Amino acid sequence: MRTLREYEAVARERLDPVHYDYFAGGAGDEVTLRANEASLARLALLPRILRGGARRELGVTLLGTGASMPVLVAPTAFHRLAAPDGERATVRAVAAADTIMIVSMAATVAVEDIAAEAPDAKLWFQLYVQPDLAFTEAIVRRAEAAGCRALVVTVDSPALGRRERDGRNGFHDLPDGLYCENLRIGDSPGHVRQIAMSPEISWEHIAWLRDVTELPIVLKGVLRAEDARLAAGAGVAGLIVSNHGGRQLDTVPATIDVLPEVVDAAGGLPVLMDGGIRRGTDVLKALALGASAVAIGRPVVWGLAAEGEQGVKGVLERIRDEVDDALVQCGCASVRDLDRTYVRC
Ligand SMILES: Cc1cc2nc3c(=O)[nH]c(=O)nc-3n(C[C@H](O)[C@H](O)[C@H](O)COP(=O)(O)O)c2cc1C
Ligand SMILES: CCCCCCC(=O)C(=O)O
Repeated sequence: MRTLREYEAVARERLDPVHYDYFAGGAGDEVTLRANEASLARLALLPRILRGGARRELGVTLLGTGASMPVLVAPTAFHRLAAPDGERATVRAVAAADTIMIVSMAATVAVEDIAAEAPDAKLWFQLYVQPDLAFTEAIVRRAEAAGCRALVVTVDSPALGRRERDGRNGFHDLPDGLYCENLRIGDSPGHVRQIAMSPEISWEHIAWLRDVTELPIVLKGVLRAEDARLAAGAGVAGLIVSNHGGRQLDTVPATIDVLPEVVDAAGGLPVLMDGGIRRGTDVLKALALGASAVAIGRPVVWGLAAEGEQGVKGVLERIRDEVDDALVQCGCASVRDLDRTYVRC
C-alpha cells in the first residue's frame, strides 16, 4: 500500500461493516467529516526555489517530549476491534516510529499494559473529565504511574455526537470480552456506557485538574479564538484544534479553516491540529498556518485493521516520507522554515 487512503480500502475489506462504520463515520450528515479533507485540499502550497540544502529536519519537541516527525497518533478508542492485540500493536509501531501516541481513555488495553508493551514509547493520555471526580482522579493517577507525559483533556464532547451510522447498526457497546480497560475498577470491567460525556464540565474542572496533577494539560477540541484566550489564562500547556474528526457537532468548520485564528489567540501556547490529515502536503499546510504538529486518527486505525503493527508502521512511515518530500519540494530544510507565506488560501 502506497498511500494512507489505500490502507483504508484494505481495512474496509477486513473489518466487520458495523465496526468499519464506527471508525469511519461522523456525526449527522457528515458535513464536517468531509470538510476536514476538502478544506485542506483547497489550500495551495507556494514553494520557494533555489534554496540549497541536502537534508531535512522533521523532528519537533512538544511540551518537552521529542518526536521524530510533526505527526502524532490521535487518541482513538477500541483498537481491539481492528486487530486482536489492539493498542499493543499500535504502541509498538509508534515507538518504532519515534513519535507520540495519545492513548484514549476508551482504549481496549489498559494504559499500564500499553506502556509495558513498548517501554520507550512516548505516551500522552486522553481524558474525558467525569462528573465523578474521585473516579477521574483515579484514572489520572493510573496515567501518571504508567509514565504518560501529558494529559490531553477532550473538551468538545458535552454529549456524544449523533453518530447515525452507529444508530442504524445498533452499535452501542463493545462485543463480549472487550472492555474499556482504563475504566476497570478492581474486578469490575470497564464498559463504554460508563463514560459520561457531560455538559456539566467547565473551566472549574480544568482548574481542579491543575491542582490534581503536575502533568501538562492540553485541551483537545478548541475551535474558537476566545476559548484559546481563556485556555491560555487557565494555565493549560497546549491546545489541539480539533472537531473530533467530524464526530461531535456536525457543520462546525474544518479544523484547518480555524487554525490561524486559534494560533493568533493562543498567546504562544503550542497549538496542534487534527482532522483530515491524509498527505504530507496536509501536514505542511497545517504547520505553515501555525500548528506545532498534527495528529492522525483514522489512518492509524486503517493501518491496524489492514496489517496490525506492520500496517501502523506503514502508515507512519508513508506520511513521514511524504512530509519529507513536500518539504524538499517547498525548498525547506526544516519544518521550522514553514510560515504562512507557503500557503495560498
Ligand atoms: C474511531 C475513532 C475513535 C475516536 N476516539 C476518540 C477518543 O477516545 N478520544 C478523543 O478525544 N478523540 C477520539 N477520536 C477523535 C480523534 O482523536 C481525532 O480528533 C480525529 O480522529 C482526527 O480526525 P481524522 O480521523 O480525520 O484524522 C476518535 C476518532 C475516531 C475516528
Ligand atoms: C461509543 C462512545 C465512545 C466514546 C469514546 C470514543 C470516542 O471519542 C469516539 O469518537 O468514538
